[in-house]
Parts: sequence; structure tokens; C-alpha cells
Amino acid sequence: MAARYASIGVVGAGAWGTALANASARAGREVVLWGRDRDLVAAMARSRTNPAHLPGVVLADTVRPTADLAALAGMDAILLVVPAQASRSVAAELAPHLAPGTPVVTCAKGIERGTSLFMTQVLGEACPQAVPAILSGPSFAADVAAGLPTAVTLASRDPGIAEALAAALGSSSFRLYHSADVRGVEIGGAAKNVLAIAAGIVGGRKLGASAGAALVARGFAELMRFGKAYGARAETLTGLSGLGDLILTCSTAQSRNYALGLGLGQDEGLHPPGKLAEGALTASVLVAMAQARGVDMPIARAVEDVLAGRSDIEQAIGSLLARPQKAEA
Ligand SMILES: NC(=O)C1=CN([C@@H]2O[C@H](COP(=O)(O)OP(=O)(O)OC[C@H]3O[C@@H](n4cnc5c(N)ncnc54)[C@H](OP(=O)(O)O)[C@@H]3O)[C@@H](O)[C@H]2O)C=CC1
Ligand SMILES: O=C(CO)COP(=O)(O)O
Repeated sequence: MAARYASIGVVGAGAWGTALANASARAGREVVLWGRDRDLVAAMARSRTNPAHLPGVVLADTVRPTADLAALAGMDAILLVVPAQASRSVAAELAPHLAPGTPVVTCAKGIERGTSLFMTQVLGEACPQAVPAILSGPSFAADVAAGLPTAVTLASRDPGIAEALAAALGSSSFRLYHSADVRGVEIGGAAKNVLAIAAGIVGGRKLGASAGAALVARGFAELMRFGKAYGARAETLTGLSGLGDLILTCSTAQSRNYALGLGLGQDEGLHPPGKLAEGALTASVLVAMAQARGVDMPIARAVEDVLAGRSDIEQAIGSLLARPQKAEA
């Protein structure tokens, strides 16, 4: 019997899309990898690498790069791997090429600005005939592409689809847990990026490992409060896509969000320029959504105040430390 989801279309030939294309190929899938930049796609087909976004990684033999979205027609499932704020427009362009009921797995970590919608909600609007799902967890593209052991969560409201997709994409080095808690998975990925900027600031300011650990623990308390207010399950928030990814992204400058905070902490401004740091785009909408449900998120708010130029780093740190004493919750 043919494997379920034998063919996978990957939409977005950035670092994560390229890594996931290779991971899917390693899992035995036939893969079509779409990128919007025709020149880059031609270079990828020629060199079998992605020099723009994942240099040094060789594309698996069964990955076929294309700049034509129509090449994704008939794919058994799609991974949507463009930045969160581009997901609506790309999903809408993709929609006419999809058969009804095709699973589309968003792999972006963010919340849409302007609408305050989570990624699967955006998919539901832009691509209504698809079955939305989400993949998220502690996983740097370079690690996954290198075949280093990685574990993530794949969630769909249809548990059978989540389980079958997890089975189709998994390999000995890329382990997928399945879940029906879509909201929990998307909240963890979006919120941890904002908190990672704060962790980078702590690192850049050389506030010490103790402050770094306190930041992760109190940041996680914020993530939990937000998650509960928006319908996430606690076990998802304490799992790979919540706590797991928070720990990863708050630990190393390999994270672009942490690196952005590091630059801010060292008074270098928004550095490095041109790199996608989703947390910088999510911060304002996350804070507004927290406020709308009465959720206290002082660290996320401090990050947003710094990014918006409402306070400098010293003021932000000072205001966090000057908060009234309270019970740990
Ligand atoms: N990198 C990682 O380790 C991980 C990333 N993620 C998430 O994956 C998502 C993508 O990140 P990543 O791949 O790293 O980002 P990159 O910056 O490496 O790549 C982004 C890709 O999206 C494309 N793109 C950007 N805007 C548009 C648009 N409007 N229409 C079509 N394509 C567009 C870019 O095309 P072009 O080259 O033409 O600019 C590029 O191919 C983010 O939400 C990120 O948080 C999740 C887990 C791990
Ligand atoms: O989400 C990631 C790892 O899980 C990647 O983090 P950055 O986007 O901060 O690089």
C-alpha cells in the first residue's frame, strides 16, 4: 500500500523550508520545494544547495526546487514555511492549486498583526479548503538539516491527520509528537520568540546566568498565563513547542531572536539587520492580546516598549525589578 502523504510540497525556500524539505526527503517522501525567487530556485536546482538561506547544506536527491506554485498541485500535504506576516498572502496564492481536504501545516512562529489571528486561523481564512495543522518545537534549521536529533510537535484538530503526518515526516533523527492542541502549539512558538529577545538583552547586558534563568522562568509564567487565557492545554505549554522551544531560543545567539536582543543589550540597535526575528513583529500584537484578556506579561511588555522606543534598556530593566513584591504564580 502506498504510504499516506507520500508527496510533500514545501512552500518557502528559506532556512526552515529547506531544512524541512530535506527532513521530509529523509523520511522517504517525494518533495517539491517552492521559492518565490526564480534566480535562487535556479541556483538551487543547479548547485543542489540553498546559498541564500542555508549555505553548506546539500539538498536531498528527492527534493525538487520550483518557482511555480502550480507544481504543488496534487501534493498529498503542504508545509507552509514563510514568515508569519507573509503566510496569509502566500496561502491565498497557494489555495487554487490545492485539492479540498489537503493538509496544510504552518511552520511559522508568530501571530498576524492587524487581525490578531493565530497561524492556523489565518490559514482557515486564506485557504478554506485545506485542513490546517501546525508544526513547532525546539529545532534550529541548521540542526535539522545536519540530521542532528530533533523533536517537535505536529498538531491538527483531527488527531488522525496529526498522527499520520507525524509518521510521514519522522525519521530516526527527526521525531514528531502529535497533538490535537493546535492553539497551544501556536501560542508557544509565537510567545517564546518575544521572550527570547528579552533573554538576549540579559545576555548582551551581561546581567549574569542567574538573571538569565530567572528570565526564562518568569517568561514561562507569562507564556502559561497567556496560553491558558487563549485556550491552550497546560501539557502543551510545558512540552516541546512551549517550554522546550523557550529554553532553546533563550539559550544561544544561534537564535535570531536572541541575537536581536543581544544587539539591543549591547546598545547596537536592531542588529543584525535583514535577519528574520519573528518576535520583533509579534511583540506588539502579543502584548495587545494579553491586555485584551487581562493577562499580565511584564517581560513581553518591556520588550515591546524597547522595540517601540518607549523605553531604553535601563528603564526596561529598572521597571521590571521595581515591580511590587508578589506571590510566585
Ligand atoms: N530557521 C529556523 O531555525 C526556524 C524557523 N522557524 C520559523 O519558520 C518561519 C520561516 O523562517 P526561516 O525559513 O528561518 O526564514 P528565512 O528568512 O530563512 O526565509 C524566509 C523565506 O520566506 C520567503 N518569503 C518571505 N516573504 C515572503 C513572501 N511575502 N512571499 C513568499 N515568500 C516569502 C523568503 O523568500 P526570499 O528568499 O525571496 O526573501 C525565504 O525563502 C519563521 O516563522 C520562523 O520563525 C521555525 C523553526 C526553526
Ligand atoms: O524557532 C526557532 C528554533 O526552534 C528558531 O529560532 P529563531 O527564529 O530565533 O532563530
